[in-house]
Amino acid sequence: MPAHRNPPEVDRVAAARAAVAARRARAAVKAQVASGERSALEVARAAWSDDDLPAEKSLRVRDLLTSISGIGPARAEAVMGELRIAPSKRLGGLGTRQRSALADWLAARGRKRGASKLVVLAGPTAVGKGTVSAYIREQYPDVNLSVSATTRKPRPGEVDGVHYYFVDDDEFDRMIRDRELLEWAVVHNSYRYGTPRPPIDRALDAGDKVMLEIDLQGARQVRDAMPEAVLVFLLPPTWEELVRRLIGRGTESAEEQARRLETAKVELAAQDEFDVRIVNSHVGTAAREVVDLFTAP
Ligand SMILES: Nc1ncnc2c1ncn2[C@@H]1O[C@H](COP(=O)(O)OP(=O)(O)OP(=O)(O)O)[C@@H](O)[C@H]1O
Ligand SMILES: Nc1nc2c(ncn2[C@@H]2O[C@H](COP(=O)(O)O)[C@@H](O)[C@H]2O)c(=O)[nH]1
Repeated sequence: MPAHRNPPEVDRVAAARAAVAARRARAAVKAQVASGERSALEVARAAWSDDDLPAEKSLRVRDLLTSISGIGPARAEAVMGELRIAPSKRLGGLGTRQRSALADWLAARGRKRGASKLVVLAGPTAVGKGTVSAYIREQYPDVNLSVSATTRKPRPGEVDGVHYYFVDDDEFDRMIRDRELLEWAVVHNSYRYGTPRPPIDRALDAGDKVMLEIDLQGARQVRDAMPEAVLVFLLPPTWEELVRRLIGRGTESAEEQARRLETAKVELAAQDEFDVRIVNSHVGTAAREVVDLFTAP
């Protein structure tokens, strides 16, 4: 008997141990998806990143799909056929087209089910977006509200870095040039507003919930840039109530109110572009309905 194992046997044992460890790591990733701790899209994106994530990269697409609640082996097979992905493929082995087809499919499924870590709240002027957002800021501190940059001046009581980052035109130009904004738009034909991207990426990477309260033009840009976002359109109970809220707020001149109401008609006509519609009859109820989207099944 040799005093030590011969090298091939040592290799075999080490390889077997490594294979068991890898299987366990993949099972842990599948369990995270099954429990909703991570979305399948997050796992796929991680697998396609440059990071050293062997479990995600070696996870079979079929196993990722069947970890999603409601998808069994037959459905997974059908989806892979639809996306032209071979049954044995692992996430890390997908080509560019297959990656984008799978990402689009996962994002569309998440949107349809109204579940995402990124929720965009939009709607016509004076419907109550700011009021509902403020309520969420107070009552649901685990939701990260994005702080936009704007070229408009602060109103009384507004705090720089809390309500907005109040910047001048040169700084806004720089942010656009340096690609720091996820989206931006000129709102109500007056000032520019934009969503700084780095804090959103950081929060989403940490698995946190993020909400943007932005106008319709911005919501469309976010949908294109981040298809996993759930887009919510906040509606007034009636047109008359919207007018009442705008006039009652008393922050715009009669001329500005008329201009905003014209824009509101166009915006209301676009509500079908959104994933979810919520009527803001009662602030607390509307806020709850928005926050529930982060945990929708
Ligand atoms: N559910 C509600 N019931 C009654 N009044 C409401 C409700 N929600 C908001 N309001 C009131 O409607 C007015 C407009 O609300 P808010 O300023 O939040 O609208 P907004 O959508 O953010 O407007 P804008 O896009 O013009 O900034 C405010 O006076 C607010 O107090
Ligand atoms: N496209 C974006 N729109 C934004 C952003 N932040 C706010 N807004 C929208 O602007 C109007 C006016 O806001 P106000 O505070 O001046 O009354 C409102 O409809 C917001 O939804 C943004 O980053 N991008």
